[in-house]
Amino acid sequence: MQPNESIVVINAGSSSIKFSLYSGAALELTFRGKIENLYSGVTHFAAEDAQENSIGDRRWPDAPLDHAAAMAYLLEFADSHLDGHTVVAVGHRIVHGGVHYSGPQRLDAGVLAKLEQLIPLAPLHLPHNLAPVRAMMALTPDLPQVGCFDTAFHVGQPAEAQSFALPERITAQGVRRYGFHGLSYEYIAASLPQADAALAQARVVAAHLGNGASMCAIDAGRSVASTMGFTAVDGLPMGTRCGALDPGVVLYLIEELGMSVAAVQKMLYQESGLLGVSGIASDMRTLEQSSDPRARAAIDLMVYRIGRELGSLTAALGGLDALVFSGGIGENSASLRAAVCADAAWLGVQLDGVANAASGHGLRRISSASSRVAVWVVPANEELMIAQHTKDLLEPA
Ligand SMILES: Nc1ncnc2c1ncn2[C@@H]1O[C@H](COP(=O)(O)OP(=O)(O)O)[C@@H](O)[C@H]1O
Ligand SMILES: CC(=O)OP(=O)(O)O
Ligand SMILES: [Mg+2]
Repeated sequence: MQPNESIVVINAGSSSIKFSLYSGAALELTFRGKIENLYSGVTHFAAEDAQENSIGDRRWPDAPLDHAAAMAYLLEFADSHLDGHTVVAVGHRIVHGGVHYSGPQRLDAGVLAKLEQLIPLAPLHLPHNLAPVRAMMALTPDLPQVGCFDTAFHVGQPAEAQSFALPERITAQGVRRYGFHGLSYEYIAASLPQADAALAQARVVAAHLGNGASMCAIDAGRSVASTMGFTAVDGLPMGTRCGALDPGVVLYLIEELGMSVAAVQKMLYQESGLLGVSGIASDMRTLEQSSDPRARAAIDLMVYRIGRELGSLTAALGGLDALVFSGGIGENSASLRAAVCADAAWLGVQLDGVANAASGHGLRRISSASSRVAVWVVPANEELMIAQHTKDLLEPA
């Protein structure tokens, strides 16, 4: 890639779209931004240049935007801020690759049709991942688009980590554990050895705690187990998703409480988790600022479940050398990190209270010098992984 050639990265989540522009052979960040609170609250757009200077800020107080309106706004913004750069490709985060896609993939109408079949497996994400691809295809049919899958990093997990104890004929239809947030974990696995070379061979549990939340056991850079399974509703309680649930509960809701399948889906994905338990909000900042005991109960349940999963993932690794926090909550909530680490003292985790509370950003170690387990904060950067995969696919070495 020439210095003035750029890759646009689109990371469309359930209630937000993040976008970035990377330029030149070194994929230097040119600008990035985020449009959040789609569908509810006050939609907010903010963008900054590589030096973190604001280059755009706008709110929609009258009515929130949907994904389509947000994408239209972003495209217009990007177009007017290209500053002499030419867009040579678009890279997308695609949450589910199913059994077909285990690596970055050039997107065309055939691939899109296959991915559409996976929508029931990621109803909160896939429709929003695919809509911008289709829109761009119509707008600029010759511009290469690449899909990078959240499931790909987990593809090499041991067979038992991927299996449900279901009849073989069901497993054969692809009903198995996939794992998600793979682009985030791949970035963490690549970044840690740059901070401490010994971590290249380490047994690491990484916690990506954002609106969606999961944990991953990483052994010498490879995923060996994850809390998310067939869908991104498994594992930890999240902003609005319930996390791991006895499947008997689903049967009870349908058979005994007479709920429709659509109502159960809505409840498990959009009305549970921090929002459901607190009855107040899905947003961790709001809950931490609340004095309502239900807000405390929701946070306590999340901390408890993180601790349980940490024990389980440590067992999958046969021990623990490092614990990593990432995602909006993991990066910013010192109190949640402190609570998780206090519960994990039995594993040899000792936090440095001052380092944990310091308002740094960037990759940093927050454990005490004598801690048997190193604790790190690694800011999520799914976008950089997408840009790299997109470039590598279009310009093989
Ligand atoms: N300073 C903060 N303290 C506590 N939680 C925070 C802070 N900043 C962001 N968060 C939380 O991070 C979550 C959003 O994480 P993020 O990774 O941005 O979400 P998404 O999965 O949509 O990308 C929200 O629950 C938000 O409240
Ligand atoms: C997979 C997933 O849960 O993604 P997000 O955190 O963007 O909701
Ligand atoms: Mg996220």
